[in-house]
Amino acid sequence: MLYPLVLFSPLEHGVGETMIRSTPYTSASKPERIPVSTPGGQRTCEEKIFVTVRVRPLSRKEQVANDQVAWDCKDDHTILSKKLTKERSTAAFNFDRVFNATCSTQDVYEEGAKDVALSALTGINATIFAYGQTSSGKTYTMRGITERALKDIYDHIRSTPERDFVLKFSALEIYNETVMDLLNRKSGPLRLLDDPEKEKGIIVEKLVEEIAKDSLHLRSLVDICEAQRQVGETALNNTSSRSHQIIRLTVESSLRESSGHVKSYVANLNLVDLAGSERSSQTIVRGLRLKEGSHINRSLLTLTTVIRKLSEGKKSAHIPYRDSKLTRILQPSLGGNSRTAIICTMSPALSHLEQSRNTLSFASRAKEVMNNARVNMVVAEKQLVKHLQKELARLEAEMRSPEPSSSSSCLKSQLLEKDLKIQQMMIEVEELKRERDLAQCELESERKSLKKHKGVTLFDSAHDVAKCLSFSTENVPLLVDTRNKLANNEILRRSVTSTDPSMFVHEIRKLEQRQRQLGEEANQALEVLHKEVASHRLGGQDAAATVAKLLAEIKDMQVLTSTNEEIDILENTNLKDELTRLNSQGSTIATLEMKLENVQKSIDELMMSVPNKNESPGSTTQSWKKKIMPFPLRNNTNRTRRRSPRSLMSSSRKILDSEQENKFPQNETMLENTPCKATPPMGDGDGDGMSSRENTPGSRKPNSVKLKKIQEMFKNAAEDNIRSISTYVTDLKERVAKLQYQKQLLVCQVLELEDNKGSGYETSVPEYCPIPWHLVFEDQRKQIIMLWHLCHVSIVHRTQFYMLFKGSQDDQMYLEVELRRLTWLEQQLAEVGNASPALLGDEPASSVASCIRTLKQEREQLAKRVSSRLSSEELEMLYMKWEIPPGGKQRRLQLVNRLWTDPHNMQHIQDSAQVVAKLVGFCESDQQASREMFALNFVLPTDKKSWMGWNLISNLLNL
Ligand SMILES: Nc1ncnc2c1ncn2[C@@H]1O[C@H](COP(=O)(O)OP(=O)(O)OP(=O)(O)O)[C@@H](O)[C@H]1O
Repeated sequence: MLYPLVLFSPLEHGVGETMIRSTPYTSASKPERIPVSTPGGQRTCEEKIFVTVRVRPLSRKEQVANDQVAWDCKDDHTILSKKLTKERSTAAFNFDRVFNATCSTQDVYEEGAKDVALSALTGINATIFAYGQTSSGKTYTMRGITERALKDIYDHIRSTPERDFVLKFSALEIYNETVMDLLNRKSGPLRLLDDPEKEKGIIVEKLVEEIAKDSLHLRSLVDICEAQRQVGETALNNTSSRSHQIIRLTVESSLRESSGHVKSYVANLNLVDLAGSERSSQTIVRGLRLKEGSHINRSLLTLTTVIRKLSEGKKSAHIPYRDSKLTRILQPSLGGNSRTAIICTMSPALSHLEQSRNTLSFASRAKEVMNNARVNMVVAEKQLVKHLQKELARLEAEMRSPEPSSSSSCLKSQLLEKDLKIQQMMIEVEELKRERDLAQCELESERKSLKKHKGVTLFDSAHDVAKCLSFSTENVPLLVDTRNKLANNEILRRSVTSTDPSMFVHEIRKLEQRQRQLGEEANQALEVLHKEVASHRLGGQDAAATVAKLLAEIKDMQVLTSTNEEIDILENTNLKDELTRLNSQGSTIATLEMKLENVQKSIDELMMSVPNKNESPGSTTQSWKKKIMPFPLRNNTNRTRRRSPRSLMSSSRKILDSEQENKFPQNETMLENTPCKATPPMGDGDGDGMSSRENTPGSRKPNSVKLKKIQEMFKNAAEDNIRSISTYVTDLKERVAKLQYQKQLLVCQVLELEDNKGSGYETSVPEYCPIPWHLVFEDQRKQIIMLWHLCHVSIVHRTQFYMLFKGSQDDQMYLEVELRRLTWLEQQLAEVGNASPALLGDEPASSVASCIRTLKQEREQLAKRVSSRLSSEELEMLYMKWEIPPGGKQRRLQLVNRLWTDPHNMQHIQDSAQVVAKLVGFCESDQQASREMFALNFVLPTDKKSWMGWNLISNLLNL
């Protein structure tokens, strides 16, 4: 269902052109925009459709057939056909951007789609679609664009906490001129309705709209659509899209202004993957494929006509939007209230020259089409009315049941208060961490300044100071020179200051004090946080007690009154509120975890950059050490790694102690008064540039040794501190993990309460006790099923696992391991998906792609077994149950393709497992052996195939 939306002139609301133009991102090329006034006085932005062309590389088939490359991308904007045959003209085509075969999907997204896609975040409708002949790369391109656009949208939301965002996801396909819901195929063909208020364009009746909870959920929705879409094999493409797919993301965002008014924007982002135009002579199709092809071609013809008419710019001309469902739905994107980008894909092959030419002339027309994008703002008053209506309903409910609601509101306010406190604590912890990072930075800069001058400056200064230490009248000019250097060079001054014991000690003391303070503050904050969580747990029990009390009261009231519906709603609200609160708390903890992870990373980097004692003898650091620290470094191997923040500066203390023992001379003044004594050799005889006079034995040895000791100790102190900080961060992480765990316990308690209530059991005040295994099992199994789905794990593996582990106490370890490994795999796949194309080749998520491919192969293998493993009656029953239309081609494959596609539906999972078990001949009687096989399989994967149960499948299917 679409949202209620009122369109406003951006200028009327003070947003104006700047608002329209100020999308948060930039791209190399941007559509040209012209602000205009409409007759009605509204300000809109006229803008041409942004048209780009992407040429894919020659496919393997084309290469095998010795096809030639017929197109030349002259530059970033021009493409022309090569003069391969004499009758062909070589007219050039110009576009906003031409991507040649070497360009990556990332390039296409950055320069051809990103700017338009992210308009949706500022209330401007946006549409991106791929157009081109079959097998030209539309799906390949749109998959990458969709993935990147959704990621960027989520990143933007995360970095804009001052606005509230709601993302709604819906998806449909137009197959044989019938509109189907990709999130709910069962709803059958959907009707298109005109919006009576003419504000929302076309309404697709009963189209399911899911609110995206997080990026993971969004990805799973996209996966569901991909699995549900009609795909078939043709001569040109093994996985040809047989329908037009439209994924729609509705972005609602609101900002409460200081005046109290809420300003809300609503916009749609349409991501459209069209079916490809095809020539029956080329695709050699018959039957169903022919019928599909003719529907595809007809709707694309209407699209071409609409584009042609719009490009002619005759305002009065009739535009045949209504001639196809595709153009009806896309009407606002074609000459309407939207920013639109079209990516035209084409094969470079000579055999497709004519089709590619048609694509380019469509693209040339499309770039003449003007759109009128506006900022879509929802009227604040409407929201206010809604809010007041809600408030009224709540008050009415309260009046009908005064007592329970008053206790519930009291409970709510208590919970709210605690939430606020926790949030405050989190902020404080953040602040402490920031301060600690600052201290760490200071250490780092100290270290850097030491390192920077280790080869030249520091050595020179140390050298100079060393010379001064072995005082002689000859050294006076040198001393003066050193002083001048110190005065003129700030960094040098720091280096030398660090050799001044009193200053050095002072610096260390300051740092030590600061760090101790920070450690204590962080500890205190965490303890308070701990207490808060503990009291929350108690609060959870209080909540349970209150709910129990409410239930009892409700029961009493049931006797008195016949209508208790409002009270039920109230209870549900209590529990749901509690759940939402816990979940939001979970996400705050997750954010904390992420931040800690970042701190850990920087510390690791810091550790890496600290000069290593084991560096090769030829390295600069080593030679520096030879010059500055000729004596062996203190052995640190026995130092304990885990320390409390209080002991962060213990090694600095050693320096202080040694300062007490050695009683260093006080800088130059003191040095000038030191009698000249013979000095032993400074270095280890490796030619450190010292003159024989400097190497004469005398009193310089103790001084230079002290100097070196200070350097060494300072360095050790820095290393120790970094290590200690690292340990401290690890501690923090452990504590956060504990908090997470406690939160999960609370969630389970609340869920249990809700379950009990739903099943009509008496609710008693629960004791604080471990979660029952059957609940943990259900929860873990659901997570595993979702992760299988997201990671495209083999369905035979899923079936085996599902059938073997049904919730006995012994299953615990297996579930735990499966969950951990799937979580790891999911992270890996997500990271691969986010990695730069340079690392991965052009494919946006090559590992994901290979998983999907492998899964597809597995399904094909299973489809071959359908006839032999299932009786014809069973098969017919399944066709009916899984709604496989009679007379369709490849019904067995269609059936297998539907298995394990709905991770949220446990009945579907159960049915799928049973069918796959029959197909592979899984025998439950030999459970122990199978479990053992699983245990063997738990060895950490060396390659992804074997991990995903491929070895099992290979055995089962004899692949
Ligand atoms: N830029 C590209 N680089 C490498 N391979 C590509 C590229 N574009 C497409 N391909 C490959 O070409 C084949 C066909 O691509 P795809 O299925 O995306 O075409 P399509 O235009 O969507 O076809 P249809 O209209 O039949 O659905 C796929 O195997 C895909 O991996």
